[in-house]
Amino acid sequence: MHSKISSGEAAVKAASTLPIIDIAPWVDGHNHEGRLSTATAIHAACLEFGFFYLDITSLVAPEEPEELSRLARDFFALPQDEKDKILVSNEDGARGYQRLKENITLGLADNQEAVDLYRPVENPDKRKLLWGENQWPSIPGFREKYEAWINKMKALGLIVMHAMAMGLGMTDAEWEDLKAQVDDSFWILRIIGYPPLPNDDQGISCGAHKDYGCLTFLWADATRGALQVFLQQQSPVENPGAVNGQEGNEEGIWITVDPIPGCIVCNIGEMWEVWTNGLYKSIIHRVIHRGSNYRVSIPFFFEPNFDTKVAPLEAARRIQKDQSLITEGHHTSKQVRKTVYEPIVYGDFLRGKVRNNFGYDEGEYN
Ligand SMILES: O=C(O)CCC(=O)C(=O)O
Ligand SMILES: [Fe+2]
Repeated sequence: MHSKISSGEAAVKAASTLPIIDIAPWVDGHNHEGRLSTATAIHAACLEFGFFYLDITSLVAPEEPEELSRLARDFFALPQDEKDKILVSNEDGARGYQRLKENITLGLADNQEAVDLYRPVENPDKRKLLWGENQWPSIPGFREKYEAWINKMKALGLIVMHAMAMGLGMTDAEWEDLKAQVDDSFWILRIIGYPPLPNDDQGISCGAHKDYGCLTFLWADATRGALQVFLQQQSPVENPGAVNGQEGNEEGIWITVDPIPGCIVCNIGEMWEVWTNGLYKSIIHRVIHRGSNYRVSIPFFFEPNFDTKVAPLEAARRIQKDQSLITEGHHTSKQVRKTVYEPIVYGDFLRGKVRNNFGYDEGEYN
């Protein structure tokens, strides 16, 4: 069972399930208590899991993403040469369609095809990685419906960022500073199609990874058992699906994160790990889709502005200092303060990741 966290209710911890956080108390009426309850629930979920469900029924009608899924299926069902008309190689190496197994994670081809859309840029130049123009499928209504979704997800990004700022105890001035780092988000929308893996296949639909940026809002169709999240455990656990060495020697279990009607799955990316100096961890996840259906998922990545220099936030450092004083005493508090994450310019980091994903050599798309 999932623990429902909403206005006035305490966060309930469950060993192998993720909390459901309702965004409604934040959106409705702007009252401080409602907002604080959402903010507190998100803070707790980020400390504990780095992954949670967001109930967005107050913002989005359930038919909306269903319609996006239908449009995506119409596109993926086209003959290969039709889909190839918008290949990423026509453009900046990142925007457009990628064939099955074109995307690589940990050296293995992902059993998926996808369309990637990014924030449009001024003065596009397709010789520069990420700096070209979006290529839209020519399915009627596609662009209009997806643009409406992108606008909603951008607005949701700022809402969740604001709630997280409150959850971290940031002052208004600190929030304004953080907001200025994300108010022109270099967002990415991926539309992913997953044919099932053959039953005897050792392959993977999407290899184990952390998301790069800030917040991921994942809508996925009703397929169960596909998305898996790695939860670290304090002690070894009996589990046949336990980590296989790909992610180092951490102990933990993979839990499946199945879709819940009216909710999207939200997880935090590596930039939040830097902002919070490791207080929040970005969690490894993967997709293994067997079964018989063609799965569609639509993650929206709400990212920092391209030129943002992401560095640990004072508010997170205050919490870490307090925690170490309470739990470990002064000696450890000095140690904690020494280990500060290095700042990262988001756009540079993203280019490195995308280069790696497609296996581009130095010199390609500079
Ligand atoms: O398809 C999914 O459920 C997750 C995809 C994912 O993790 C990603 O694209 O980063
Ligand atoms: Fe991901």
